[in-house]
Amino acid sequence: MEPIKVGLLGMGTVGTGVLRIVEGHQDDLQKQVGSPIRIEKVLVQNKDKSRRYAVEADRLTENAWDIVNDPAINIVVEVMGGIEPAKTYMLAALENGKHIVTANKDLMALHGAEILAKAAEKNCDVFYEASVAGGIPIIRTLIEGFSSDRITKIMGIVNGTTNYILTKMSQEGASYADVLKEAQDLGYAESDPTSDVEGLDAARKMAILGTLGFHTSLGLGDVQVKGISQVSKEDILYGKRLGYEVKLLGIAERQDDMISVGVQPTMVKTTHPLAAVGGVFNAVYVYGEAVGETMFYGPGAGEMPTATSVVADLVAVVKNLKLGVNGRKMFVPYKEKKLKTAEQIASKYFVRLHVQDKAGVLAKITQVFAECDVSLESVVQQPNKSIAEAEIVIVTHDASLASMNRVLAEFEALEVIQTIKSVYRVEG
Ligand SMILES: NC(=O)C1=CN([C@@H]2O[C@H](COP(=O)(O)OP(=O)(O)OC[C@H]3O[C@@H](n4cnc5c(N)ncnc54)[C@H](OP(=O)(O)O)[C@@H]3O)[C@@H](O)[C@H]2O)C=CC1
Ligand SMILES: N[C@@H](CC=O)C(=O)O
Repeated sequence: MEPIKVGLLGMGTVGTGVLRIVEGHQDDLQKQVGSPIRIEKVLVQNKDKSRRYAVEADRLTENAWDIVNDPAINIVVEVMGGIEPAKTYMLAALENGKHIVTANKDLMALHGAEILAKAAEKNCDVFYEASVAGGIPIIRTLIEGFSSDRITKIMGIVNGTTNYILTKMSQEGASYADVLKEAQDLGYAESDPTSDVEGLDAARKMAILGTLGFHTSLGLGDVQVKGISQVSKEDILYGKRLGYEVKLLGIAERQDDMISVGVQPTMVKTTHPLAAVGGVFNAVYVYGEAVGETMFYGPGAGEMPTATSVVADLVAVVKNLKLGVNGRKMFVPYKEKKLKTAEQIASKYFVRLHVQDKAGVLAKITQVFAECDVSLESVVQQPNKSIAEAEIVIVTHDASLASMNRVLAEFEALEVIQTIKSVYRVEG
């Protein structure tokens, strides 16, 4: 039986897993799709590098065009990462009529529309399940499982590296730098981990989820982003005392046709299911008007979980090939993008301040909140010996982002406040 021939761009963490699954599960895959799937050629930067999985030397290449221009190759799996040269290779492969499977959220969030337009022109499939939340099949779930509903909220812990770091800081008191190194060694982090810790990786994933969930075209520029590099052990401890876990949370919301998407460290109430998502695990909470609350949970990064999603996409392409239905549009954005203003984005906030330790300070601070139309749920004030100041921790009721920004601007000018130590969104 003629095999379906696949070209693999990249043999790092994910690419190695793809080889292991395609070759290790060959028998099952063949029974599902009706022909063998063979990884014909593998692109790497350096053929001489030692590898964790043995591949014959003649299957390795350092020249992507050996794959992209090979007429025998039906499907290109892109797991090399980055924007260029991956984008050039993908567009050229589509031009040559090859189907694409990719785990590249950077590329799909930034240039997805262009890539999908080229795929439509050439009647080719482009599947990208692994680009969001690693082993959780959330993209197919949003496109197919929720097609009958109207989604109003998507909340996601969608970056494994930062969740791993925050969990270790919270549970073991570990230091940020040590745990980041561990996450890198485990293959969870991006080649430049700045995009993990500064929230960009999660923002790209939320742009993809928001696009699919709200049927509009959201880009990275539409996502408000803040990473975890400023999260301190003190914040985590204060959170715990008040019944919260700190999580890097992506939140995409829709009210009528107005949308907001943001990624920020968030105090999540410990009773909310997202608070219990630890380590490299990811979870995506989806609220649909008809279905109500749903949540999808699983490993968000790492070799085998991510490769599971990549190979599932590969199987989907091959099934389409057998049926002759490649290039079917899986998703068409049909709603005009309308983004909420800062006046329309509302949430509760946690604010921690270092203030002068003298009478009347609390009254001045609560007055600022009142003047900016922000009401308070709780206020805790305590002397702090280590800083010779007092510490005030406030949790607000729902307030608009614009009002909170006014509060913070007033605080900058208030002489009784020494430092605004931290501000978090609060969920749950
Ligand atoms: N790691 C994870 O858990 C997850 C990763 N992803 C995404 O999957 C993709 C791959 O990630 P990952 O496997 O971790 O990345 P790695 O850095 O581990 O692997 C990248 C691979 O691509 C090859 N490569 C990179 N650039 C080039 C180039 N210019 N020319 C030829 N070969 C190149 C490298 O070659 P060589 O081996 O010779 O260096 C390596 O084999 C990324 O888009 C990432 O965002 C998605 C979900 C989870
Ligand atoms: N660096 C990413 C990898 C998967 O997308 C993460 O940590 O989630």
